[in-house]
Amino acid sequence: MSQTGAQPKLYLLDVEGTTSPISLVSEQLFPYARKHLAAYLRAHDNDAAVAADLELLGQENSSETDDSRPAITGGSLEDAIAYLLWLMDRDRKSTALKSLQGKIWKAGFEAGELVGTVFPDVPEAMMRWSSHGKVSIYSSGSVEAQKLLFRYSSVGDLTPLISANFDTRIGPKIAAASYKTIASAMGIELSGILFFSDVVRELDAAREAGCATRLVIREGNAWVADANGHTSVRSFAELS
Ligand SMILES: CSCCC(=O)C(=O)COP(=O)(O)O
Ligand SMILES: [Mg+2]
Repeated sequence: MSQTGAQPKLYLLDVEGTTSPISLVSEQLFPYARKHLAAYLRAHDNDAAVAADLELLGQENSSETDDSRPAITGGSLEDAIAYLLWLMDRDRKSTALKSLQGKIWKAGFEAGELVGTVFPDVPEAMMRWSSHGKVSIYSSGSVEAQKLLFRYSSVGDLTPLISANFDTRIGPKIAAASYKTIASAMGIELSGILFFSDVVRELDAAREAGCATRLVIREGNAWVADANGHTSVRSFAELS
């Protein structure tokens, strides 16, 4: 893609620190999930989808290598809550945690208590890119959470501009194999994918897989001392 000057076929976007401010996640979404976690689980632990998340959480808990983690014994809901809070404290990208967070946020987005803030250049870029290629999301936040964020975005419903959503169920964002799986799922060659993220390790993995990359620098993002050769942008408007 970048070598030939051809336009990307797939614009693959990270969310936190790329389309949306880190503060949206750290100051609004995460505190909302933390506040409602225990009540939500006590009310919904028999729902099939929640039970599946708790099952997965139990497996993650068993294979956790950090011995300081609260153990879940006998499927205890209180143990599960303690472990989820422990994961939240560490901003762990646990698939089970992310799936539960998305379910908890649903009520907040639908009630207008949560709004999916996007940076001002995002809607126009999504419209431009989707006119000649595809726009997809790859975030550690669950697919359900992504759909909520873009449906209830600060500029209205952006979901019609998004072809597909991917989360850690496809693999970790720091693994090259994940980008190969996304390319295969989309039927697009890796060289036709342009991946945007604020995290150099994620960009390294995408580049290793064969994708083109852009390091996104936004207000509020952590300072990046070494971009490891990834071209940086401060706005999607920089890409003509
Ligand atoms: C999709 S909104 C929730 C964001 C989230 O939970 C998260 O961990 C952000 O990760 P990202 O991969 O978008 O940086
Ligand atoms: Mg990010």
